[in-house]
Amino acid sequence: MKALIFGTTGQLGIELARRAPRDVTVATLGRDRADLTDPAACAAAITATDADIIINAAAYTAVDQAESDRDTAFLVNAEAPGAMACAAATRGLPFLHVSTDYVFDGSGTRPWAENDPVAPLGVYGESKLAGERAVAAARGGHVILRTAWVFSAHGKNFVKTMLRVGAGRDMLSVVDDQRGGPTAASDIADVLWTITAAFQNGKGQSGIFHFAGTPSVSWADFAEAIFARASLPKKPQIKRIPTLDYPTPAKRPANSTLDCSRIRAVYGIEQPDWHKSLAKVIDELETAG
Ligand SMILES: NC(=O)C1=CN([C@@H]2O[C@H](COP(=O)(O)OP(=O)(O)OC[C@H]3O[C@@H](n4cnc5c(N)ncnc54)[C@H](OP(=O)(O)O)[C@@H]3O)[C@@H](O)[C@H]2O)C=CC1
Ligand SMILES: Cc1cn([C@H]2C[C@H](O)[C@@H](COP(=O)(O)OP(=O)(O)O[C@H]3O[C@@H](C)C(=O)[C@@H](O)[C@H]3O)O2)c(=O)[nH]c1=O
Repeated sequence: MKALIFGTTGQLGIELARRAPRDVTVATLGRDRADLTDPAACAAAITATDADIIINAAAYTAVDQAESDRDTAFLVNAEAPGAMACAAATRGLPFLHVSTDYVFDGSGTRPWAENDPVAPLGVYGESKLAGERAVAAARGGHVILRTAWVFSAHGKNFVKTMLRVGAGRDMLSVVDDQRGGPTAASDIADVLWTITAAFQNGKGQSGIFHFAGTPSVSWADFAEAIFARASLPKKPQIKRIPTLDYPTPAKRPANSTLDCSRIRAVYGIEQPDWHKSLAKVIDELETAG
């Protein structure tokens, strides 16, 4: 069994390579060999591959920057995945794609189910939604895994930002009215490998699935948990602020919590407690120095 992974330098790409099962050979394509701003080239790589399954871990993830870089965000997050999914469908290869909680507008307090109405608040979410639709429209075997608030010891994420900007500070202001499920990239990688095995055994089911860590918390709660776990000589006090007091170019959903019951029913995948994964990530960061 061979898997072809796009996006090898990101949080998820790194964890996919690290956590690949023994019976899976991994082939990776980074930006140097498959640039998603060139959808046709990415599709051609799939047409030429000898892999049995395609995993797309590449994306334009700069939420604020996307507001002023719409064309690139749509090329990378929508057009390229669409072309790649079409090439995969033509070859009969399953296509595993990753999407986001930011396809929702964040209204209400109920966790979002897969078939709830989507209404992204910003360009990043719009482009990811267009990508979901393009992947589904290719009509091949596919999984669109919507996840949220991804963290790991690599790349750019909220955990690393907090440790960088909070170290040595007395006080750090963090928004308390956006809630979601922090999700470790390592846990997402494990889910994608479980789904890969299901497709390998002829038991893969196509569609959109939600997967996020539990419990759902605010960014301020998450920041407190990060500093509680970190071994810092001085830890900042978290000042809980409303989103209004932390203006950003892109609007973010207030309620980002995902209902993950479908993936449990279909694939037997449980929501991981993010506290455990956070502890491992902070240990990894502190060991690396
Ligand atoms: N980060 C998060 O909080 C969340 C992420 N997601 C989704 O999860 C998936 C994985 O995200 P994550 O691992 O955090 O992303 P990262 O930002 O950590 O990594 C993005 C990856 O995409 C690659 N990439 C970006 N642009 C291009 C391009 N033009 N051509 C080729 N490769 C490109 C990057 O390569 P390079 O290093 O060369 O830039 C990198 O390997 C994405 O689909 C994302 O939308 C969903 C919810 C939350
Ligand atoms: C750095 C910082 C951020 N914040 C706020 C801003 C924002 O509302 C919230 C999160 O900020 P970030 O910019 O780190 O996170 P953001 O880039 O919005 O994270 C998102 O990334 C994309 C890719 C996704 O798909 C989403 O699921 C989500 O994880 O925290 C503070 O309140 N205080 C701070 O010091």
